[in-house]
Amino acid sequence: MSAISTSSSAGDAARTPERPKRRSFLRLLLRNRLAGLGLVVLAAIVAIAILAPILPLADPNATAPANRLLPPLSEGHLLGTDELGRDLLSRLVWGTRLSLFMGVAATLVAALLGSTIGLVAGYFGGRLDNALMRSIDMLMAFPYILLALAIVAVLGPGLLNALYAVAIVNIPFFARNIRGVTVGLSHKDFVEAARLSGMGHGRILVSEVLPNVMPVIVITMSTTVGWMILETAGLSFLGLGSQPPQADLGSILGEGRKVMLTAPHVTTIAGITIFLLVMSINLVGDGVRDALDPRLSAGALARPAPVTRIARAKNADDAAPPEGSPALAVRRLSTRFEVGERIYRAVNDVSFTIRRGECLGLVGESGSGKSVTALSLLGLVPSPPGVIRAGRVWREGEDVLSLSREKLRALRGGRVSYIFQDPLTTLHPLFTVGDQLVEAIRAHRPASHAEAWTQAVALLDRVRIPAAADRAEALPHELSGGMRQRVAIAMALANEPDLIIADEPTTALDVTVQAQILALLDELRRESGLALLFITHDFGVVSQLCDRVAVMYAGKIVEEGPTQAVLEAPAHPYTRLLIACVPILGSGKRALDAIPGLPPAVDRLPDGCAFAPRCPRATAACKEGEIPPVSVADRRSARCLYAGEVMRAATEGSAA
Ligand SMILES: Nc1ncnc2c1ncn2[C@@H]1O[C@H](COP(=O)(O)OP(=O)(O)OP(=O)(O)O)[C@@H](O)[C@H]1O
Repeated sequence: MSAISTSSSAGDAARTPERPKRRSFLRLLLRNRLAGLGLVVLAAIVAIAILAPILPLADPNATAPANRLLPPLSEGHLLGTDELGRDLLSRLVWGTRLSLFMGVAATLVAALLGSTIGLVAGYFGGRLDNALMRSIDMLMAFPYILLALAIVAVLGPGLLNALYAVAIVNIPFFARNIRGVTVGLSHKDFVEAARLSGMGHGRILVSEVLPNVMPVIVITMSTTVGWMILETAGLSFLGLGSQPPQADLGSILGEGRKVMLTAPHVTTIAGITIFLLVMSINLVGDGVRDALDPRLSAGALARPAPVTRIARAKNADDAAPPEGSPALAVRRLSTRFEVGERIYRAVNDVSFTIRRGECLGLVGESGSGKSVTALSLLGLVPSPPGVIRAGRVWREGEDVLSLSREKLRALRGGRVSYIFQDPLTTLHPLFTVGDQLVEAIRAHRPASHAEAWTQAVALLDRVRIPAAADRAEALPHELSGGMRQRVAIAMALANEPDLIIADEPTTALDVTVQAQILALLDELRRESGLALLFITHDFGVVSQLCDRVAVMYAGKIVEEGPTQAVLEAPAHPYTRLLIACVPILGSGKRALDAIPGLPPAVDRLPDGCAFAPRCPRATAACKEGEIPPVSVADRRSARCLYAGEVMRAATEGSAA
């Protein structure tokens, strides 16, 4: 057990064998074409604004009454002049520079103050949170532009005062956003751990909370800077921001308003510049928001399809249905995660059969591909990035993976049902367990609510929940872990399935409850003759419950056979080592054999046997070419060149 559980960290290591090559921020940003366009426009505007002092431009404030209101393309004045004869191009470039500076500066001030308030309120909570947030609510009670006007009226017109006003009215925006995120973070385990390690609040805020909040701050900044440029331009337009002769885009627009009918080019050009600037900033801001989402960089933000994408090779040699109509027959199933250029071969050429009334245990270290196998059976692996690249899943002479979406939906939770590890995450927290059972029943058969409720209570009774009628009224959090798992089993039984797929249903439970749940599953299986695919990493559970066992390693089944025979004489060195790590109660003190090394990363599987680098028996031959499963006894197979020898050695060892 110890090595199996310690190997979970090994499995995790397998998931991130080396730092995955994340797609660069710029590439992610440019995936959004509009953001790319915005970036080009913005880069051009910013470059011109920065280079304004060295560009061959006329003095933006030099008046020339003789040249007033010249139209665009006049000699020496590409965009014409304003009513005082000042060069419009020069004023626009300098005005854009000022507007950009104002917008960015106001954003920084608002972000700094607002984020600090949000962090402090969210982290400390209680009265401080209340006091800070109520003050923020008071700020928000006024229309923002009126508030900005009031602030400028108090402070007096001027560029700096307009900047303060715009920054102040935007503080609530940051404070509320950041507070919300901080409240969620401040009770996370890593923050509690930092507290327990004796770190002070200031350090926790800076080193633990802030880095997690930073992307939200950046996203909020990128989406508000355009808005702040507009607000400062608005104040200048009203004559409360920049004061003559200095001009920003808002004041150029304001000045142009007076001559709008005689010289419309002044306002038009200033308006277009504001539009281009704010629009490009907003487009880039949206792109930044998407690109900063870590799920996007892992390719997972796309909404998964209701069925796993299936892209199987034609002419595959697995097309014949199995003989004897087993409850489930999986043939050469391969499921991959295709994330950009990386291909994770999570399930690789997996075949097994479950007869009616039989229980097959699927065992393996964390990351070996058990859950992906289980989810692939009914096309539940999220796509993208999951793709079924090969194989068939036979049930009653039909290839499940070729079924229409409607038929597949009817099968899920109907004739084939799932039980997952943690019912707290699968049960809806806001509905009573009875209502959830009713929903499960009515999703598959027509029944009135009252009928379905009676059946729900009967199901709870069947899974030995005491006072089932009362318990049906309980919300999931009002039940113990064992009870919740019984509810999940009741739900799986709701539509009289012939196959239940149970993915580590007892891992989160203590041993006594685990034993009760296993006994219950066994009893139900024998009562109703349903087949069971039981996923676990615990050989103890397998020996208690399963007729047969399949051992997975790096996406492949390396050994399969009757449980007793496999436990007594494993034919694959991996199975032998896995069994050797299980502590035996009452067997006295003995050193547990941990399996040396780590499982390989499934996106870089070695040639030959994936276990060879960790295998004490491996030879050069094991590292070359595909190793097919070989039959080692009746309904027993192993993917090992030395399966026969390993089995003989195990038999002799146990006889000795
Ligand atoms: N979305 C994904 N993108 C890339 N790889 C993935 C994804 N989901 C799973 N994998 C990989 O698929 C492999 C199999 O995962 P799976 O969850 O089936 O393992 P498991 O044996 O069920 O482990 P555990 O016992 O911890 O649940 C792992 O190496 C995992 O890293």
